[in-house]
Amino acid sequence: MPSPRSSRERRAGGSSGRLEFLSLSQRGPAAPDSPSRRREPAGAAAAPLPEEDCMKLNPSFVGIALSSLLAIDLWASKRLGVCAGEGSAWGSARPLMKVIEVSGHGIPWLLGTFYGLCQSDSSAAREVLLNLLFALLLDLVMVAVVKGLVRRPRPTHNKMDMFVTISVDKYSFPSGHATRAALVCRFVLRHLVLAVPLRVLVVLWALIVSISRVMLGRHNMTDVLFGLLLGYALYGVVEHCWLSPATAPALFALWSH
Ligand SMILES: CC(C)=CCC/C(C)=C/CC/C(C)=C/COP(=O)(O)O
Repeated sequence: MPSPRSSRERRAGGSSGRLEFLSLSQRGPAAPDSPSRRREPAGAAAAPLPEEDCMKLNPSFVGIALSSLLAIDLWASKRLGVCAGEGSAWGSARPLMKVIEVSGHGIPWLLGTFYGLCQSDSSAAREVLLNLLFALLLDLVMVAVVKGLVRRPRPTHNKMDMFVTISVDKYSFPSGHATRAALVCRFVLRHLVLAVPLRVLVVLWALIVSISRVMLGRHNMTDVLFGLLLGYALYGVVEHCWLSPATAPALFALWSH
């Protein structure tokens, strides 16, 4: 690669024998025969380079740490995507993973909760199920907002053959299944009286739904981790805004038989 010499010196046809230095903070014009310079039409003023052609020379420590984390995330998520296709290492487990996927999908949870609400014959059940419905809707809205803001594309190895999706589901951050799994898990553990083995099963279900998102190739690990945190935090919001016959009498009047 030719050394970056000044254009005047090149026009003069040779080196003055003096060393030249290009500091990072005072970037001079690109070397005349560098790829970026070659793209400029003759006589044109130096136009800003397209973003993909620019290299940040002094990224901050946080920038480097974040880029490294994202690189590790992409690499590890791709390696863990062992059910991403029929031909993948664990491709034969893909149908089972897709059943797990449906178990954490919004539609069965919304329909199931609504059905339970219509069938409930105690005021305690109605209160819990109404709040679960509110939690599930809040979760859908929050995930849609964050996905729409962040717009992180799904991993390239994902096959988009998911059971009913909405427009923002082309994005992957955060995982809607992971938020729902964490939210429902906290909600059920808090508001359903269950024997210990069932409580353990609920936690296991939430973990398996979350891990299956990466194994199916639907998500990177950071999508799922953030989804779990968001779902966990959303439960706090639901508890804070808890709907009861005292706080929302009109809503409860709708469901009283
Ligand atoms: C009432 C209403 C708008 C229901 C929509 C239910 C629905 C289609 C939810 C989408 C669930 C879904 C596919 C989430 C994506 O999960 P990821 O884990 O892949 O982010």
